[in-house]
Amino acid sequence: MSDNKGVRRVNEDLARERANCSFDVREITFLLDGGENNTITRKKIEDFTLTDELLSDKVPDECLSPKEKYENAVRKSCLFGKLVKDKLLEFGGLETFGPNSFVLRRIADAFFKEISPLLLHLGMFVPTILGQCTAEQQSEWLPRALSMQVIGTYAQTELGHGTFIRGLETTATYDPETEEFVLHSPTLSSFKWWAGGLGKTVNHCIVVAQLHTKGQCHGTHPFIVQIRDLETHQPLPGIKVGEIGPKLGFNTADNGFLGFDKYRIPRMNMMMKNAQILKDGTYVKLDRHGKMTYGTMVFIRVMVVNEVAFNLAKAATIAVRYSAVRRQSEKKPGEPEPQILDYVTQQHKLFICIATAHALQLTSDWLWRTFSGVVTDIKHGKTDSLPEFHALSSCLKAISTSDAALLIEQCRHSCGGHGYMMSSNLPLIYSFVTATRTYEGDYTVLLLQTARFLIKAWEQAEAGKPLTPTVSYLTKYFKDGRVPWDSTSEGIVNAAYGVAAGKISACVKSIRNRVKTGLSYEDAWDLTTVQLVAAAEAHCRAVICDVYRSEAVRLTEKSSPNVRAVMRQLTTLYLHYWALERIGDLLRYSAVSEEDVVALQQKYEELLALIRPDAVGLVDAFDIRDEILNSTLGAYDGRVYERLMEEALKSPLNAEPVNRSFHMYLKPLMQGKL
Ligand SMILES: CCCCCCCCCCCCCCCCCCCCCCCC(=O)SCCNC(=O)CCNC(=O)[C@H](O)C(C)(C)COP(=O)(O)OP(=O)(O)OC[C@H]1O[C@@H](n2cnc3c(N)ncnc32)[C@H](O)[C@@H]1OP(=O)(O)O
Ligand SMILES: Cc1cc2nc3c(=O)[nH]c(=O)nc-3n(C[C@H](O)[C@H](O)[C@H](O)COP(=O)(O)OP(=O)(O)OC[C@H]3O[C@@H](n4cnc5c(N)ncnc54)[C@H](O)[C@@H]3O)c2cc1C
Repeated sequence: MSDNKGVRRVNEDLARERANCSFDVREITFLLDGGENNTITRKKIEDFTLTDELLSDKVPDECLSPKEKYENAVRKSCLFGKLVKDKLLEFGGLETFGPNSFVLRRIADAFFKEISPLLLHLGMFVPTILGQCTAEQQSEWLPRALSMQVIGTYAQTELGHGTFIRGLETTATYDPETEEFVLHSPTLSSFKWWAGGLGKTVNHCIVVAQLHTKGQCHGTHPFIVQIRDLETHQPLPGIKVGEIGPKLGFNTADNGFLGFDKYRIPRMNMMMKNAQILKDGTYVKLDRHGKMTYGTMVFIRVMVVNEVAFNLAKAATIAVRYSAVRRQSEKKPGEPEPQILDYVTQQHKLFICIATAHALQLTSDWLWRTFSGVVTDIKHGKTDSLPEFHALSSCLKAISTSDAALLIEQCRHSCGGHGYMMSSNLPLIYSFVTATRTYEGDYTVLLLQTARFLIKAWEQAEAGKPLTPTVSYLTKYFKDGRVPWDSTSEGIVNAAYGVAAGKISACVKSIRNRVKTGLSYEDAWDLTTVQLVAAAEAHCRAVICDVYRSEAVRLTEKSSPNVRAVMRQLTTLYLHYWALERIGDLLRYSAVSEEDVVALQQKYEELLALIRPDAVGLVDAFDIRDEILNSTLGAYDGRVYERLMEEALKSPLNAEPVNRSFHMYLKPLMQGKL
C-alpha cells in the first residue's frame, strides 16, 4: 500500500468517504474541543508528548507477563511524568485539573494500553488533598505530591464493604497521650481492597477509617498514611500490603490490599477541612452538610462522564472506519460486495454510538460547569445545591457508564471476528469502561440515590413548594394524565420528562399503597426499588436528551449550515432512538399513537441514510490520533489487513517455527508414548 516514494496511501474506500463528506471536519473538532484555541493547544501537547522513544514497544503489551506489563507501565509513567513536568509549562502548566489535565489524561492512553499505576495519584490522591485538607495541610502535602516525592492512592473500599461506606471496619483511634491515631484492621473483611497503585507503586495512601475518640465513634474520615519507606520502598512495620491479582481489565494498575496492625500516624495526618480532633481528643465537626467527606467521589463521578464519552468516541472511530474498509456478502446477486457500513443494520449499530459520544461529551461539559458553580458555592459556605448535584452526578455517572459500556461492546460486535482481537483495542476499551459502571458507586446504588431525591422532589411538588432546576418539570407534569405528543425534538424531550414524571408518580403510589398495607417505609421502599431504578433512569435520560439538544443548538449557532445540519441530524437521531427504545413507556405516559410510532421509525431510518455519507467525517472529527486509538482496525489510513498481519507476527509464539511443546507433549502423544 506504499507509493513509489514510500508514502503510505490511505485505503481507497476511506479516501472516497472523506472526499464525499458534506462538512469541514475541523469545525466539529473545534466544537467538541470547546473552541479552536483548545484544539491548537491539544495538538501541540500531543506533538511533544507522542514521541517514538516513549511509544515504541517491541513486544505488544498483551503478550507480556503480568509482571513485565506492570514494569513497563511504571517505566512509561515515569518517563511520561517527567516529560510533562519539563515541558508543560510552555503551555500554561498543569493548572490543577484545568483543560490541559483532560488533554493529558487522554494522551496517556497512547502510553498505557490499560492504565497508569500513577493515575490514582493524580486522579484521586491529589484531588482529595485539595478537597479535604486545611490550607496548612495543603501547603505541607501538595508540593510533595505534585513533585512526586510522595506518591499516593485512595483506599476506601474494604474486602467486606464498598458501597456501604458507613459499614467500613478499619478504625482510627485517637491517643491523646502521644497525639497520634492508631490505625487497625480488626478483621479480614476490614482489609482495604482495590485501591489503584497500592499493590506495588505508592508510598502513601488516603485511608478512610472509622474515627474513635474519647470512647465514641464519629463515623468515617480520611487520613493520610505513609505505608512504605521512601528510600527502600519496603512496607513499614505494622503495614501488610500487596497486589490483589489478575482482573478483567486494569491489569497495569496494581490494585492492592492493605491491613494495619495498630499502626500509628500523627494527629495532623487526619484530613481536617471538614472535621478536627483537638490535641486533647475533642472532636469538632465543621461540615454542616454532613457528607462533605464524600467530595472526592463526587468529583470523580463528574470526571468519569468525560472519560466514558472519550472512550466511546474511540470505539466508534475504530468501528466506523473499519466498516468503511470492510466488504462482505452481496446485497443483490452478482453485485460487488458492499462496504459493511452500507448495511442499514450496521448503521443502526454505529450511528447511535457517534451520537451518544456527542451527547455524553456535551453533557459532561455542562456537568463540569455546574460542578464548578457548586464548588464556588461551597467555598462561600453555601451547601444548598449539594443534594441536587449529588442526585444529578450520581445518575449521570450511572447512565453514561452503562450506555458507554453497552455501546462499546456493540462496536466490537459490529467488527465481527476482528473486533475480538486485542490488537483492535476494543476488548481493552471495553474492559476499562465496564469497570466504570462499578467503581465510584455501583450503577443500581447510584440510581437509587437519585431516586431518593426524586421522591422528595415529588413530595415537594405535591406540597406546592418550589423545586430545584433539574426537577422543575415535576411541577408541570404533576397532574395525572398523558403528556401530549409532538414529534419535534422539543416535543420528544418534553415527552421524556413526562415519562420520568409518570414513573416517579407510580413509585410514590406504590410505596404509599405498600405502607397502607402495614409495611414499614423502608420495606415499602425496598419492594419498589425495581421501579425506582427505572424512574431514576428515565429522569436521567430526559436530562441527557434535554442538555444534548439545547447545547448542540447553542454551540452551532455560528456554525456553517452543513455542520449545523449534521449536528441536528445526530441529535434528532439520538432522540428518535431513545423514543423507540422506550416506546412502551411513551404509550403508557404520553398521547403517542400507533401512527406516530410508525412515523418515528420511518424518520429514524431516514436519518440513518442522511448520516451515512458523513459517518467517516464524523469520527474523523473526534480527531483521535492513531497512537491513542492503538487499533489495527481503526487507524486513519485504513490499512486494516496489513496491520493485523504485522501485529500477529509480533506474537512471541511466532518467534520460532516449532514450539518446544511439540517435542515435550504432542509428539509423544502422536507416537503413543505419553
Ligand atoms: C503520569 C501518568 C498519569 C497520566 C494522567 C495524567 C492526567 C491526570 C489528570 C487526572 C484526571 C483524573 C481522571 C479520573 C478518571 C477516573 C479514573 C479513576 C480510576 C478508578 C477510581 C476508582 C475509585 C473508587 O472506586 S473509590 C471508592 C468509591 N466508593 C463509592 O463510590 C461508594 C459508593 N457509596 C456511597 O456513595 C454511599 O455510601 C452511599 C451514597 C451509597 C450511601 O451513603 P450513606 O450510607 O452514608 O448515606 P445515606 O444514609 O444512604 O444517605 C445520607 C444522605 O446523604 C446524601 N448523600 C450521600 N452521598 C452524598 C454525596 N456524595 N454528596 C452529597 N450528599 C450525599 C444522601 O442523598 C442522603 O441524603 P438524604 O437527604 O438523607 O436523602
Ligand atoms: C477497577 C476498579 C477499581 C477500583 N478502584 C478503587 C480505588 O482506587 N479505591 C477504592 O477505595 N475502591 C476502588 N474500587 C472499589 C469500588 O469503588 C467498589 O467496588 C464499588 O464502589 C462497588 O462496591 P462493592 O464492590 O462493595 O459492591 P457491592 O455493594 O457488594 O455490590 C454488589 C451488588 O449488590 C448490589 N447492592 C449493594 N448495595 C445495594 C443496595 N443498597 N441496594 C440495592 N443493591 C445493592 C449492587 O447493585 C451490586 O449488584 C475499585 C473497583 C474496581 C472494579
